[in-house]
Amino acid sequence: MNLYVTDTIAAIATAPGRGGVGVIRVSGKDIAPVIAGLLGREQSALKPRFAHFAHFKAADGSALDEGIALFFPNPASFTGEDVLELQGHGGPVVMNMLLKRCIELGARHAQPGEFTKRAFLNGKLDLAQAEAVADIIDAQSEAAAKSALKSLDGAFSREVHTLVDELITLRMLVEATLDFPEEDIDFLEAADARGKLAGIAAQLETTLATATQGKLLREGMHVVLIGQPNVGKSSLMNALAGEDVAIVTDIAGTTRDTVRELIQLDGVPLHVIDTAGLRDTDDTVEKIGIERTWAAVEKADLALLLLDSREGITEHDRTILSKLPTSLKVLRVFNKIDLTGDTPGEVADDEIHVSAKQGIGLKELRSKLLKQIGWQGINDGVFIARERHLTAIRAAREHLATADAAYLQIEILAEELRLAQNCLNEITGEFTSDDLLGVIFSRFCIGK
Ligand SMILES: Nc1nc2c(c(=O)[nH]1)N(C=O)[C@@H](CNc1ccc(C(=O)N[C@@H](CCC(=O)O)C(=O)O)cc1)CN2
Ligand SMILES: Nc1nc2c(ncn2[C@@H]2O[C@H](COP(=O)(O)OP(=O)(O)OP(=O)(O)O)[C@@H](O)[C@H]2O)c(=O)[nH]1
Ligand SMILES: [Mg+2]
Repeated sequence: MNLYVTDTIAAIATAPGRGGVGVIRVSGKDIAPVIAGLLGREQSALKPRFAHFAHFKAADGSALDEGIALFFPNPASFTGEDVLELQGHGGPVVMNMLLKRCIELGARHAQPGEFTKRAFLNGKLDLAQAEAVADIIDAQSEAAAKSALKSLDGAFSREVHTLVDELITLRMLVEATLDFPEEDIDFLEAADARGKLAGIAAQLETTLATATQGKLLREGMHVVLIGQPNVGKSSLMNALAGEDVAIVTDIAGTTRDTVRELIQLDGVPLHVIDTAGLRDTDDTVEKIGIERTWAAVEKADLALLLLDSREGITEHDRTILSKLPTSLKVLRVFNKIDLTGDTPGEVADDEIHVSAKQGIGLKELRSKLLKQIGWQGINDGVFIARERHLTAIRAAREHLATADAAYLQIEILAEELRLAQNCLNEITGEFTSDDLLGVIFSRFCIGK
């Protein structure tokens, strides 16, 4: 059981630094002393959810700032507790004076994510929704922000609940059979238990597919550009970034250190890494650069192997290919087609012909790249998701598969269905540990 404390917490809710208006948020079981001390009014004198113009007062009665005070009595607030908001002038000195005054009046500094954690513990949000709050704030693209809002509005949680409800119905059937063994298999057959199980499994696949898209939007992918020296890796990096982020010369071995750039494609954040060309060398610096290339390859989700169209795939390229981890996806990019007169044309899914220098075939490259990382371009309806959610869905899938395989062994069937449900409940936080909550909320910013 959670030892859930409801002492009064306070934090600056707006971003640090200067701003037109700054917001202090106070939440707790009893915020009357803060209201009395700062506003010189009784809590009952504040009309709920109404903007009150007020002077915010220091201990000696002098004014610290003037602004708007808002009182949200529990349970109708973001946290579900009594909440006081002070909207003052958005300078760091004023904001810190106001926060200090709240502490003086008995509040303590809120920990990162503590307001949202309270909203979760008070049942205002489930865990997937609480995570979406952070994801909206951290969103790097409009598509990511919109899909985070979908999760906050409960789109993901509703899908999970539908699955859980269907699982519960099925479990009731199975457990009934356990209680009355004489009815046994015929009973399950009559209720089409196996069909129901297959239906849930199919629905789970759909949810997994959408959640996978949501995770892509949130976390993006690591794409590494590799190949022999001079094939045009840095040129392609610059073309994709739309600016000169990497040095390009006709000298083989130009790039030494890895160069990283965040590129948005269709709202999907791609961490693109340009690397030192791969070759045998005695140059000390270049050698270290090549070590870094391999380190980047280890962490990548997709490699673009750049090739010179005039040469095709050489012996050297085959050696590079053979050294890549077998699990790594590789897109072969034949560059410099302006010199061969090739056209981008129709080729295999893992192959593309471009000219980084002339900007030929880049549109095709972008869409192939997205396809390779599994982006289906269905922005609408995608809710944001995290690896934690995908892991839970995959684990539930495993349990359903085991349940199906053990269909006639009713005790195993019952147990696997129960475990599948637990996995799904972890997503919305109905089944969770304090450790997990600690990990999730500690990654929030303070004041959220
Ligand atoms: N000033 C301010 N703006 C903000 C927030 C905030 O806390 N304060 N938010 C903080 O993230 C976001 C909005 N989220 C909020 C969520 C719920 C409630 C709230 O009062 N809920 C009540 C009443 C709902 C209703 O009237 O329909 C409730 O749930 O009972 C307020 C803000 C963004 N903007
Ligand atoms: N004609 C033509 N030249 C290109 C193209 N792409 C790159 N180049 C030229 O090829 C040379 C090498 O380009 P880079 O982008 O520096 O190659 P790199 O693979 O990064 O090379 P290293 O950093 O040395 O490994 C430069 O002179 C580029 O201008 C292309 O599509 N067409
Ligand atoms: Mg280079």
